[in-house]
Amino acid sequence: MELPADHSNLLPPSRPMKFTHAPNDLVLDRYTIRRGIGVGGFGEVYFAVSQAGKEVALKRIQRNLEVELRGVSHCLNLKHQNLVSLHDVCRDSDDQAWVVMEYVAGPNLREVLDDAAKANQAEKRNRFRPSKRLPSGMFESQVRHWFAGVSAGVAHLHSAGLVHRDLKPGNLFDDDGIVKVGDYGLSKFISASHRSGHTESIGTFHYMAPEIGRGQYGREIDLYALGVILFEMLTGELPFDGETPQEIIVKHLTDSPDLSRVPEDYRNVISRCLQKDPKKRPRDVAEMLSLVSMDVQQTPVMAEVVRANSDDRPATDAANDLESNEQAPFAQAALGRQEGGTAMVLNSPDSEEPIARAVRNTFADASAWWRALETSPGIKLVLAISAVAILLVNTHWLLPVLSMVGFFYVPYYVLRHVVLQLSEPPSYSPSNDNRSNHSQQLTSAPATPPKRKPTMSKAQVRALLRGGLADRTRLSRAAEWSTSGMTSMIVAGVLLLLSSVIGMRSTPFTPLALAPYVWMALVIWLGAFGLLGIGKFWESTEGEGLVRRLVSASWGACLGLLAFALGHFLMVPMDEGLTRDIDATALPVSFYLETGVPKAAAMMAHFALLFGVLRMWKPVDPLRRVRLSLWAVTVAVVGEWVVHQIVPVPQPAGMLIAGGVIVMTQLSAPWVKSDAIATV
Ligand SMILES: Nc1ncnc2c1ncn2[C@@H]1O[C@H](COP(=O)(O)OP(=O)(O)OP(=O)(O)O)[C@@H](O)[C@H]1O
Repeated sequence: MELPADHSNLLPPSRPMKFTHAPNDLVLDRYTIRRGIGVGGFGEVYFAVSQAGKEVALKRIQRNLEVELRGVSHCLNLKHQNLVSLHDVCRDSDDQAWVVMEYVAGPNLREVLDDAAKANQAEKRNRFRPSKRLPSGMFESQVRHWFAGVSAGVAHLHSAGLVHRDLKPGNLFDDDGIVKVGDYGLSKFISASHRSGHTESIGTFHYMAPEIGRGQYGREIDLYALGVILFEMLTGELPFDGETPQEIIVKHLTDSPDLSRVPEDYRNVISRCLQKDPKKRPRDVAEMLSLVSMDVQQTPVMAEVVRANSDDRPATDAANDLESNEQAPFAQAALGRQEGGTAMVLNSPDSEEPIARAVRNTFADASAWWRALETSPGIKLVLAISAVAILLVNTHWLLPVLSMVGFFYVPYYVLRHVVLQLSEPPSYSPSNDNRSNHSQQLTSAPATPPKRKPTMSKAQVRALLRGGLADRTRLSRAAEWSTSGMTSMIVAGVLLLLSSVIGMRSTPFTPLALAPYVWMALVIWLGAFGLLGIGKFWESTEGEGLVRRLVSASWGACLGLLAFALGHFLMVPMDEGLTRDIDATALPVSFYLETGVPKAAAMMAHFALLFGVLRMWKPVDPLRRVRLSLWAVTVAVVGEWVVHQIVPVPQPAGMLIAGGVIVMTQLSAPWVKSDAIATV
C-alpha cells in the first residue's frame, strides 16, 4: 500500500515509500492513521489521532527488529521542551511493536538545510546575497537558534544519564519555533542481534564519532555529532563526506575537518567537538556552549542548559552503564562485525559471553530502576545503606558461594576463549559468507547489488585498522594476550607430543630421553609468549625501528637465560651438536666451558643476536600478509644457523627453537585476513 508522504523529498524518486497501513486504519485499538510521514531505518512513521483527537506520531518498528523494553521507561518519563515526548512503547494484537510519540508538525533540520541551500542557489543566480546569510544559506541567528535548542535537549538527556546516539538533522525538529530533539533512546532498545533487516542509510555515518567503531557510547559521541551538525548548518557541507559509508568512516578516523569556510567565531568549538580523541572534546554541553561566543545566560533555553549541567550526574558513566555494547553499526561497517556476532575484525573475544552479559544486563536493569525511582534522596540513601548492611550481614555464606561460582566460572571463561579462538581461526577475519551479508546490509537495493569500486587504498585500510588497534583498551590487549598465550600453550603441547613420538620412536621412553623435548617445547612457548606480549604494544603502528630490534634482542637474551636455566633443571645435555661442526677449543672461555658446553652468557648472546637480527614484529603483526608464512619460518631457521656460526648452541635444538617460535607466534597471534580489505 502506498501513501503520499510528507517528506518525500528526502528519498530518491525511484523509491516510493511503502507503508503497511492506509489512512483511516485503526491501530493499537485507539489511533486512527491519517497519513504516512516517512520511512526510516527502524520502521515507518505515521501521523495519527487518538479517539479523543490527540495528534501523535506512531513509529511502527520493523517486524524483524526485536524491541527490548528494558529501561525504556527511563526515556518515557523524560520531559523537556526541547525533546520530542515519547508517550509509550507498546505492541498491537499481531505482536507488532509501536512507539507512540508527540507529533511535530514543523520541518526537520534536514529539510531546513535543503531549503536554505536551494534559497542560496537561487540568490546566487539572481546575484543577490544578503550579507547575513552564511555559505550554507542559513542565517546566523537561525543557526544559533537551532544549536541552542538542540544543545538544551541533549544536555537534558545527558543529565538523565542517556546518550542520544543518533543525532542528525533528520532527528531535529522545529515545532512552532521550539527546537525539539527526537528519536532518542530508540536505537538503544532495538536489539542488535535482531536488526538483520536494518539498513543504515549513508546519512547516518556522517554524524558518527570515530569511537563508535570501538563500541564506545559515552556522551562525547553526541558532542561530536553536534559539532558535525553545527559545521553543516554554518557551511552547508559535511566535514567528512564520501560516496560510501567506508569512505566516510575512514575520513572520520583519519582526516581533519577543513574549517576555512567556517566563520571565525565557531572554529574553536567545531575543532574541539570533532577531536578524534573523545577526551579532547568539550567535557559537556555547557563547556561546548562556553566555547561559542554566545551569552549562555541570555535565552531561557541557554539558562536551561546551564541548569541541566550544573546538577549533572556523571552522565558518561551512567550512560555507559545503561548503554549496552550491542549496537555498533559503525563498527560493523568499519571493522566487519557481523549480525549474529560470529566474526569480527577487531573483536574482543569476551564481548558476548552469555553469563557475563546476563549479569551486566541485570546490573543495567537495576541501575535504570534505581535512577527511575521517584523518591526523595533521603529515602534512597536509607535504601542504599540497608542494601549494603544486608550484604555485610550475609557475607558468611555469600563469600563462599561467590568463590565457588568464581572457581567454576574462571576456568570455563578461559576455556571458552581458547575454544572460540581455536574453532574460529582466524579470529580477526570475516568469513566470506558474512562479508556478502554485510555488503547487503549496507546496500539499499539488494536485488541488484551495484558493482563495488575500490574506494580505499590498501594503505588507507591499514591506517583504518591500525587506528582501531591503537584505540583498544589495555584490558582488551591483556585479555587477548592471555588468550594467545593459552593457544600457544596448546600448540606447544601438540608440538611436544609430535616431536617426542617421532624422536623417540627407536629409543626407550625414559624421563631423561623425554627431557630435551620438554625443554624445547617450553623454550618455544616462552619465546612465543613473550613476543606475543611485546607485539601487543607494536600492533598499533607500522614500522621497522631500532627500538623494536633492541626490545626483541632483550627478550632474546631473557629467553637464552631461561633456556639455560631450564636446560640445567631438566638435565638436558647441552654440548650436543657443538663439537660436530665447531672446534670447542676455539670458543671464548667466558661463554663456553672447556668441553664446549655453552654457559648462560652464550645462550643469552645467541638468542639476543638472533632476535635482534630477525624482524620479530612481523609474525605478531595482526595485519601480516598471511597467517602462517613458511618463508618467515625458513628465514628464522637459516638465520639461526648463521648466528650459530658466531655463537654456537646445541643443534638441531637451536634451529628447531627458532623455527618453532616463529610457527607458534604466527599461529597464536591474531590476524586480519588480507582480503578483509575488500570488506572494509
Ligand atoms: N515525532 C515525529 N513527528 C513528526 N515527524 C516525525 C516524527 N518522528 C519522525 N518523523 C519523521 O518521520 C520520518 C521517518 O523518521 P525516522 O526517525 O523513522 O527515520 P530517520 O530518522 O530518517 O532514520 P533512522 O530512524 O534510521 O534514524 C522522518 O521524515 C522524520 O522527520
